[in-house]
Amino acid sequence: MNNIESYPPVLRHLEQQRHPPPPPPPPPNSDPDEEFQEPDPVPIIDLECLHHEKLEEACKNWGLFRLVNHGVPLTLLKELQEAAKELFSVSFEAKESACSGSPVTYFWGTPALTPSGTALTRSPQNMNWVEGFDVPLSQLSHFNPQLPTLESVRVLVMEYEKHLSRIGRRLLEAMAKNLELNIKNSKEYLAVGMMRVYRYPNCPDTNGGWGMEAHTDSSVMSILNQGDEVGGLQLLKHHQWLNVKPIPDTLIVNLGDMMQAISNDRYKSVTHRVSMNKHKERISLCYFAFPGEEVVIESSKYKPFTYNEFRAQVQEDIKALGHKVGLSRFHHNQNSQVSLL
Ligand SMILES: O=C(O)CCC(=O)C(=O)O
Ligand SMILES: [Fe+2]
Repeated sequence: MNNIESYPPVLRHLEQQRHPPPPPPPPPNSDPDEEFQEPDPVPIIDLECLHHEKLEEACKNWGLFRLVNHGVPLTLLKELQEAAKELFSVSFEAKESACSGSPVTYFWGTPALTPSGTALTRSPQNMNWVEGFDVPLSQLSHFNPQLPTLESVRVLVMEYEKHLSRIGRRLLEAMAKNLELNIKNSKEYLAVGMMRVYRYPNCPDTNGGWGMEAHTDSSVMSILNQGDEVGGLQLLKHHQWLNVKPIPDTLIVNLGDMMQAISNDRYKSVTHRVSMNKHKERISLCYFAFPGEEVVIESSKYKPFTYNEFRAQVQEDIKALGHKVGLSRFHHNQNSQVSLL
C-alpha cells in the first residue's frame, strides 16, 4: 500500500494542495527545525540517583527535563516505537473501523478531543499535522481489538504503563518533598492515566503549519517517548523556542497545568509545540497522568477546582474562542492574566 493511503484523507488532500511538484532531495542536516544546541541544555534527571536540588531547579526554571536511568528497558521503548509505526501504516479506513465502539479513539488534525472521544472541529487551514490514538489506560485490559497491529500496541502499552506509573509516583513524591506539600497520598494526583500514540506525517511545505501547535498540557505530568531518530518537540524558554533533541534511551518529562497549580506556581507548566518535518515522519508516545475525578486542587493562587471542572472549562474555551485559556481561568484574580494557549 502506498504510504499516502494510510494518512487521513484531509491530510492527504492538504498535502497535494500545498505542494504540487515533488521537492528536490534535501542536503543532509539542512533543516533549521532539526538544529540542536550543543551541548544539549535540557536538564538531566537521574531516576536511580535522584538529586533533589537538580529536580527543583528543573521544575522551577524549565518545567521539563530529560530522564535517564528510568528503568524502562530500551527494548520496550524501541518495540513500542516499531509497533506504533506498524499501526499507523495500515489504511486510514482500517484504523478508523478498528476503534469504533471501543474505548480507544483514533483522531487526526487536532489533539483536542471531547470527553466522548470526538475531535473538536478545525478548519483545514488550522489543522495540526498529526494523527493519533487516545488510549484510556484503565480500560486497556478489557479491550480486544481485531486489528493485529492495534493488539500489538495494546499489549506493549500495558507493560509500559507499569513503568510509567512507577516513574510518575517516584517523581511526584520527590517534588512533594521539595515543595513541602502535605501529600498524604501522591497516588491521588496521578490516579488517571492516559496514553497518546502519535504519527506526524512529513510534509514538504511546512510553512505556517504545526505538527502540534503551542500549548501547555493539562496533566500533572506528561512523560514522552520520542524515539531516537526524528526531533520536532520544541519548548519555550525565555521567549525563545528550543529544539528538544531525541536521545536514545531517555524520556522527556514535562509538567502540566495541574502541577503548576499544586505547586502554587512555583513550578512551570511548560509551553511546547511540535514542528512539521519536510522529509521524515515522526512517531511519539506520550503518557499523561491526571488527578482522580474527586480530587480538589487547592492552592493559594487559584480557586479550588477539580480536574473535571478544569477540562470542561478548557473545552468551553476551545469551542468559544478557538484556543485554551487554561489556568488563568481559575486564578483568584481572574482578569489579571491570560495564558498563551
Ligand atoms: O509528540 C510530542 O512530542 C509532544 C506531544 C504533546 O505535546 C502532547 O501530546 O501534549
Ligand atoms: Fe503537550
